[in-house]
Amino acid sequence: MDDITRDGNPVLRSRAKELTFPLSDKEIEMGKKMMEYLEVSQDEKLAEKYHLRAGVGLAAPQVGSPTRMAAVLVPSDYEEEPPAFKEILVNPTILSESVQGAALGTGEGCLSVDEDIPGYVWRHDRIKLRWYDLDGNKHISRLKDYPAIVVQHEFDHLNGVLFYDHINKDARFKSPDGGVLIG
Ligand SMILES: O=CN(O)CCNC(=O)c1cccc(Cl)c1Cl
Ligand code: NI
Repeated sequence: MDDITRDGNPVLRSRAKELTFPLSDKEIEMGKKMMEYLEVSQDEKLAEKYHLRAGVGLAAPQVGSPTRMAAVLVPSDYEEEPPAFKEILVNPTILSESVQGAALGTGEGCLSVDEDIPGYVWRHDRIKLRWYDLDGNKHISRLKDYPAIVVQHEFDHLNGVLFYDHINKDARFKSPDGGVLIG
């Protein structure tokens, strides 16, 4: 992942295009490379060695491809446990979402946004997601809390939305009634 597209590049503000199956070798390679980036970025030694910012998700527009694909690698609370959610999502669709809101207590960051932007990014605490894997198999995933937040962050990238679009500039750390803070 030599270069990540930065805020200001129109590809980050446009609607990414659906992929058609079978995926090309290039598209499959891109998906695997995006997941590989996340794995390396979460390995302290390797991230240090390659000067990578850690990421728990990465969307194709961030690597310059305006297509509806994203890699998600959400670690569990304990590193010896398997990841909470690890998938390469193709043509994801949010089928339903909870009224209840959730936000990460630490706020959010984005590889495409260089500056830190403080504030809670209120999202849905639970989502039901339909997505396809690289082979074209259909999946339905019910996600909650951290994994749900990360998937919504990536889903936003496919629709030209960046995390700070959701921040209430007049009340950055206000909680809506019933919203839960994660982490
Ligand atoms: O779109 C993906 N990125 O920009 C990679 C860098 N950001 C993160 O890993 C990240 C950090 C905090 C909260 C969320 Cl939800 C995410 Cl996703
Ligand atoms: Ni991002």
